[in-house]
Amino acid sequence: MPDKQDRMRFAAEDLGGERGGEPVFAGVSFALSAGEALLVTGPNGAGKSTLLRVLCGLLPASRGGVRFSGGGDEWPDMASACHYLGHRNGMKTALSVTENLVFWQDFLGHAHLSPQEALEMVGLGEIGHLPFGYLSTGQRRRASIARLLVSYRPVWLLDEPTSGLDRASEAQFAELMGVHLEDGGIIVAATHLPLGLDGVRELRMGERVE
Ligand SMILES: Nc1ncnc2c1ncn2[C@@H]1O[C@H](COP(=O)(O)OP(=O)(O)OP(=O)(O)O)[C@@H](O)[C@H]1O
Repeated sequence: MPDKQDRMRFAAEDLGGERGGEPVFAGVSFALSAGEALLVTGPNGAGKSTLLRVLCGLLPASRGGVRFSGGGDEWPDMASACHYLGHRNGMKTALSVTENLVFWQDFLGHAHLSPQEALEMVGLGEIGHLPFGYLSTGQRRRASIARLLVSYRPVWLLDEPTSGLDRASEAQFAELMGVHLEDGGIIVAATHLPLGLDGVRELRMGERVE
């Protein structure tokens, strides 16, 4: 388990984002330290997914900036420090669940749990040998959550992470997020559902910016 990154800080300053040349959000600011989480809420189309993609560098900011500091030599910048779990699961349907996780562990580096251990943490310990394409919607999401565990990255950016999960899996995931925060991680999660985390801050995004 990595040491606490006590001085780690992740901030957005007057951030703006656009899609197709149209502004989607503006004036988003927050600052998170090790062990803190932010829930991003708001109606459909408010820009939650767009914000997450800007935060992890998949989309450019139209104004303002994202700052990440305190990650030391291991995580010098946001690209190296964050896990991004988008709407899509990012797994190859023809490869087995374990093969997918081995791929991601090699790709992302900073090996943490083994694929088998990670699958056990999400209640899928018996099905690592199955092709990912055979899994149910909820099982696919849980296997994707296991990706967060095979490589350690301090910042988790999660887009509707519990979509498709049953109650028991939601509770299990809340526990995993709690452990990540206790270890000094940072979480930003876009969600329509309470994620079972206590004392987290909320960023409520409005309707589309005109
Ligand atoms: N590639 C694109 N080109 C143009 N507009 C886009 C593109 N992708 C998204 N949009 C628009 O940007 C706006 C914000 O979309 P976004 O997916 O960020 O919202 P959201 O808050 O995550 O919504 P939801 O709760 O439905 O997931 C929407 O009006 C959407 O139609």
